[in-house]
Amino acid sequence: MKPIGVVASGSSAAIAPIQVYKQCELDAKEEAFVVVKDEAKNLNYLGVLRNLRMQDPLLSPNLRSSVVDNPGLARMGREVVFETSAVRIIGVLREDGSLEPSTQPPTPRSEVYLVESPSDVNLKLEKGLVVGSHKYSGIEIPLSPKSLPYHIGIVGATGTGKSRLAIALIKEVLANTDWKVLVFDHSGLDYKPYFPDKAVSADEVLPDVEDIYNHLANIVKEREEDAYLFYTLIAYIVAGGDPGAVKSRLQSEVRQFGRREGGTDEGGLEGIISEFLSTNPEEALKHVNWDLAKFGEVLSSVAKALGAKKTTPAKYRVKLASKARGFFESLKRRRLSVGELLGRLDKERVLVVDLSTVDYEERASILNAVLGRLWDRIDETKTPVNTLVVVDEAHNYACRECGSVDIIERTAREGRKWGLGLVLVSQRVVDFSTWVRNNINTYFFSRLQTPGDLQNLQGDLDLGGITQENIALLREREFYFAGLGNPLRHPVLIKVKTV
Ligand SMILES: Nc1ncnc2c1ncn2[C@@H]1O[C@H](COP(=O)(O)OP(=O)(O)OP(=O)(O)O)[C@@H](O)[C@H]1O
Repeated sequence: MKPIGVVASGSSAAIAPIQVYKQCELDAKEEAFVVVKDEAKNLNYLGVLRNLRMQDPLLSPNLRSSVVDNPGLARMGREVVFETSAVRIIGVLREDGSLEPSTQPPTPRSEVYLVESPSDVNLKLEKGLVVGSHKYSGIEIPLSPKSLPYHIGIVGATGTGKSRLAIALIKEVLANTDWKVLVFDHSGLDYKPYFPDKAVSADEVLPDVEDIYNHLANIVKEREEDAYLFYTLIAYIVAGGDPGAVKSRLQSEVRQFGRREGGTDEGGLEGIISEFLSTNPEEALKHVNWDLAKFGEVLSSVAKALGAKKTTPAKYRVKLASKARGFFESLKRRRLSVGELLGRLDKERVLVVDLSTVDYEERASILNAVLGRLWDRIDETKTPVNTLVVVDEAHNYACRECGSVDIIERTAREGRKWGLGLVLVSQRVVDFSTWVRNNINTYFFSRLQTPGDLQNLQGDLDLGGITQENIALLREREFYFAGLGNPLRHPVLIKVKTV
């Protein structure tokens, strides 16, 4: 290892100020690993260089000096210029290559050596998932698989290499753990091409009844809890999309039980609901003939049965005809139930849901339905599912106002108990709900879209002196790796492996 400087006065167990040797100024780089050899204490400290500064004792930025007015003098006295830095101490290197926490300050005048290759320190880190290596030394920094259920954030401006990092992680998880990986690919461009035979298109996925209802209620926008629409949907599903069947059923039940108070046929509807509850909704949905005109007919029968004003079904039908046509057309094509989708995940271990084939609102409901079903499994079986859920462009799904935020928050809060981990990939962590952010324990972050994002990360993580300046210098594929999953327990700069 090459000596590059000495520890200066004022070191602590966490930070050692150093002065860099004159001839080594080109070798000392922000984020380089160094070893401080403290012969007085017989300890070797592993650390990282931060806060490199060039100093000139004769040229204070705040005092006028003769050097400024005399360029000849400035040229002559260059040897007084010197470089300083702060070594952020990661730990004390043991003989066997393991690290122990640093509890004593390195002795001033100890020499500092640059780590230029993995063999320089022979660091022994716990085995894990390798997505990249430390930028300058090439030392692999594996992510601990135990941190998967404690959730991971991958954050950076566009083009920094977030999705490639996520792909590197997915491949490592598949190769080195028994976990499954479910990916929600927002654009259909970032993940699907890497797993072409493990992809399903969101427009093949049959939403569940609640999602279909929510979507239609959103279109009609009458009232939040819209009884007409709700009963219509249930009746339509039970009758497989046959308006005649609904009508005769309502009438026959009226004949059987007599008209109820207020002259309605609600008794018939209750029978329909009971039948719905005794069927498997997922199976029933697969056999429905989705037709907007027929749905409108059922709506009229149901509204009449519920004693609605005559104008009500007409109003609904017009709204549905103008805005729900595309949705009904898409329902016709959808034959893959959420249960079958998860069955495929069980078999293949990795599944990419291409969300780009449906509109924005529906993307969140699909995520909701799939993740919700995983939670149903957990609630029923009370056993871990060991599944990593990767959400690309996650600010669209984990923001306070997002339709899927509740299920993501539940996963963020409770997933650790059941082996359900999130990887949220995003340009804007600032948009995540506070619950989500507070529960992400490992971060990879690169150049950020907004300065506010670094402040947010600072609130959740020990950034070890990393500043906006450091981040602004990062290039494509360069990420700081910080938090629980980092075996060094100190944020370090990695270069993501080629994907
Ligand atoms: N690990 C990598 N291996 C190879 N190329 C990479 C890697 N990371 C980034 N790149 C290059 O950088 C480009 C951008 O990477 P990527 O799509 O992962 O960025 P991103 O941060 O996800 O961008 P966006 O937010 O726009 O989706 C890639 O097309 C590729 O050329």
